[in-house]
Amino acid sequence: MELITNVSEYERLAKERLPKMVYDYYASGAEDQWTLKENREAFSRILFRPRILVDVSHIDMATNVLGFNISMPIMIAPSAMQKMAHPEGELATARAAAAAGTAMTLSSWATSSVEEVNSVGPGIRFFQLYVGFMTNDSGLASYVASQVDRSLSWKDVKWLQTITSLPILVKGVVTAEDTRLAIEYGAAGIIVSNHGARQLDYVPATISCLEEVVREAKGRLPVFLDGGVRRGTDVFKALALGASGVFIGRPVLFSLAVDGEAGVRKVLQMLRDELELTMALSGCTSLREITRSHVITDSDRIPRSRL
Ligand SMILES: Cc1cc2nc3c(=O)[nH]c(=O)nc-3n(C[C@H](O)[C@H](O)[C@H](O)COP(=O)(O)O)c2cc1C
Ligand SMILES: CC(C)CC(=O)C(=O)O
Repeated sequence: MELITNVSEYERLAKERLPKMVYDYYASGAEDQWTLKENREAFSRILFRPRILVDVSHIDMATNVLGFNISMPIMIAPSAMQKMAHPEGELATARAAAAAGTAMTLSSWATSSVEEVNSVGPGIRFFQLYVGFMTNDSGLASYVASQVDRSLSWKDVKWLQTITSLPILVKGVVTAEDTRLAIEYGAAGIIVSNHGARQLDYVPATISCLEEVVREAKGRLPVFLDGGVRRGTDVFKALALGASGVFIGRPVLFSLAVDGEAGVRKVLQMLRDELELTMALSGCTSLREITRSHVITDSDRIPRSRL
């Protein structure tokens, strides 16, 4: 095994190991893949305003999500068919998440059942219920499109609440308008997501939509983000812009493909270490101390006279 020093390196190694069709399915975004690139680039345009001479000898990254304690604000997004990456698929991911003390989300299109995943032992797990889908053309895309219910709407969020007492997170919110609706329809939280840039191309990067959603949410429910998170600095930026935590998608698939459970553990550990370092170098000892004033975004750079 080559020495891996950051999360993005797993993509190149996975490309070498996976059948081309599987790699392309995991890696690709919709149409021109503009949003796919932008999900990463938008993070790189956000810069830091670190504070100095803060005692950072103890850094606490623990947090609570929907009443569950997790060791860090980095969780695993649902991704379909993990056994195409590795024979242990979702079971390896579940073990890695539990070892890291964080939550994993099981996809509706998983290649392991809820019962099988639970059999690996205790862990914090969310379940994703499927809604809509569009990537570059493939047989899979047309099959899935035929399985998706296009009539799904906000009223179904209400209906879901009548059949479960579990908290419901609404994923895919990228506007203030939908934030209002998510609150009105009783969501327990929001995930700002463009589905890893696999649905509507030319939507902004999720990190660019985050503040609009956070402002509208006004602390009434937690806001999470996924899309393009590959570095601890990305996690810090999302938290500074008001996210309560982030989810990672492709890094799990690629590390699973390269090294199974150990690969996913390593991805979680690298992100954890990088977030801790970013906090230390920014002068933050707990997640609460990460504030909007620790980052500069594109919108901060527009002169006030032009707003
Ligand atoms: C190959 C692949 C499969 C996915 N499968 C699902 C899925 O079954 N359900 C779902 O809600 N999201 C799915 N997603 C979206 C992820 O949950 C997540 O929103 C996205 O991957 C985050 O972006 P990132 O990959 O840049 O971290 C999938 C993403 C990928 C790349
Ligand atoms: C089987 C698919 C619907 C899974 C998915 O959400 C995706 O590939 O983006």
